[in-house]
Parts: sequence; C-alpha cells; structure tokens
Amino acid sequence: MPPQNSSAAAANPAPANPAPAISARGLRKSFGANAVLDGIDLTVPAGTILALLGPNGAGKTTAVHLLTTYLRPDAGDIRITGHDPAKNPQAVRRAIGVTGQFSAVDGYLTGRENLMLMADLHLLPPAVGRRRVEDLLARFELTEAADKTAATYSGGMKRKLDLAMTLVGDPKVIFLDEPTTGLDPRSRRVMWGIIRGLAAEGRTILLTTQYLEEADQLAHRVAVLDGGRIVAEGTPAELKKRIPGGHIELTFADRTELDAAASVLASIGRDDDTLTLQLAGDGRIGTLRTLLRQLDDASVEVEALAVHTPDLDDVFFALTGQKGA
Ligand SMILES: Nc1ncnc2c1ncn2[C@@H]1O[C@H](COP(=O)(O)OP(=O)(O)OP(=O)(O)O)[C@@H](O)[C@H]1O
Repeated sequence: MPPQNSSAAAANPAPANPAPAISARGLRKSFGANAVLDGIDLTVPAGTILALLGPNGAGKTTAVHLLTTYLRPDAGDIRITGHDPAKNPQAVRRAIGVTGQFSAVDGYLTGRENLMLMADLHLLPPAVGRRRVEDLLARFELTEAADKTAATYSGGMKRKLDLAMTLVGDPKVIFLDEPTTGLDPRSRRVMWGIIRGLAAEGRTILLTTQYLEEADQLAHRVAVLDGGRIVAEGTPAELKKRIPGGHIELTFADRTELDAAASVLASIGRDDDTLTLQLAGDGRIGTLRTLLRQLDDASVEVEALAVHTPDLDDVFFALTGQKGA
C-alpha cells in the first residue's frame, strides 16, 4: 500500500512549535509484580495527533488511564495542558475528553438523550446544551437516528455517538482508546475523517491502536510501545526509513521459469515452494520496465508481479520482532 500519511499530514499539517498539550516523563506503573510501564516519556504538541501503537497487553490502556487521572503512576511526571494531575486533577478533567474501549452509551436512551445527559453532567445552560447536542448530531450524521434508542444503532453509529458524547464538554485534549477496533472498513474510514477533523480544529489527540495502518493514516507522530517501553518514536515516514526498503516480488508458473529468471536477474531472495523471486527496488515505472524487458529478452514468462512498499507492519516487526495486528 502506498504511504498515505503524507496526504493526511498535508491536509492537516502540524502547527509550528506549539507548546505540548500532553507531556509525560518517566512514567512507571506496576500491577503487583507485573511492570506494565517501565519509564515511558511522551510529548504531544497542541493540535497534533500521536498514535500509541502496541500489541495486545503492551500497556496502552494503562498509559491512557495514567494520563487521564483514572490511575496514579508509581513514578513519573505528567502535565496535561500545563496541569499536574497529581495536584490538580479537576483542571485536567475539565481539559480532557476520554473515549475508552467500553462505551459510555446507554442503550436504553436515544442518541439525543445520551447527549443531553452529557450536557447536564457538564452543567451546560439548557439552551447551550441543546444547541451543542443538535450540532453534534448533525456533524456525526446522527440527526435522523437521534430519537431511536442507542441499542438499535450499528457498531459504527454507537462509536460515533460515544465520541460525540465526549465532545459535549468541548475538550481541548482527547484520548481515544482503540477508536476503531471492531469497526468495518467503511465505518473505520468515517471515524478517521472525524478524528482528522478534530485535530484540524486545533484539538490534541492521543489515540491508542493496534492497527498499523491507522497510525500511518492519522498520526503526526507514532510511539511504539513494547515490553513497557517506547521502543521507537517518530513520524510514520521516519519510522519507515528505519527498516529495509521495499522490494519487488515475481511469481512464476513453474520451476523452469523460476530458474530461468534467477539466472538473468539479480535477486535478493528466492522461495522454491511459492515459485517466487524477490528483487531489490521500488515500484518506479522505469525499474519495472527494465525488469520486464530483461525477462522478455530471456523469454521468461512471469505469472504475477507485486511491489512491496514498507509499511508500519514492517517497522513493528523490525523493532519488536513481533508481527503487528
Ligand atoms: N487493574 C489491573 N490490575 C492488574 N493488572 C492489570 C490491570 N490493568 C491492566 N493490567 C495488566 O497490564 C497489562 C497491560 O494492559 P493494558 O490494558 O494496559 O494493555 P493494552 O496495550 O491496552 O492492551 P489491549 O490492546 O489488549 O487493550 C496486561 O498484562 C494487563 O493484564
């Protein structure tokens, strides 16, 4: 898949030199003998999206709980929009919105009632609350379904309602714990559009994900969490640079063709079971044209050609030795 983050970043460029909205230094948290976070540092400039990427059980949710006053760290320093959660948890709670893996949506209430309940919890004056709720219903394309009980909503609609509920309080900093887990590809894309829109409004977003493509698509920066530590941090493009380049894979119909191709091409890998050859190079037309001409000259038939560009999956594998989601 071509790297698409460049387009996301171009549509939603990070502001120059903003003050960090989220910063954490030396965060540690253990549950009994289980050291889940072993000294992590995170900085998220205002108006940007950081993806905290890690496999199941890496400690992503624990990190979100520490940053959102839900849990206290064993050690470390946190500032959220300049406030210290240990000293001023109320100020932190006023600045943030959190959408967790467990939905806050009440299935017995309608979409509008769920949102109005949040407006009441935030003590918004009734007229302000009603306006904000109607704006959010419209923005999330839930107006038509607003009077149906949330239990009748699809997974994607519930997730949108959950995020809309988080936005009733107009938070400047938003934590999204695995915002698209379990959604179908279309709903996932809708959610990506919404998340990009929130950052374009100047909100700061920390999202956790097991999806490498999600981090690539959305995040200005990615922090890879593994074994209680941040094992890599950078833009998606920077992380991609840290792994071997792309390659071209040719598949042949039989062993004779494979042997013939191997004798004329400088391959970097060969698999006799799948009848494939790997060649260094990217998908540039000139490279492919030369390659096909060489095969033509040697009268070798190619059954299939695939161009592999490195993605975050490869980064994850290179950094942690594990396959991603
Ligand atoms: N309250 C708790 N008490 C004891 N152990 C906990 C608690 N919360 C989390 N853990 C443990 O901490 C580790 C990290 O869990 P966490 O939920 O933070 O990971 P995660 O990266 O969010 O994983 P997932 O993607 O599965 O949600 C796990 O081994 C988990 O069992």
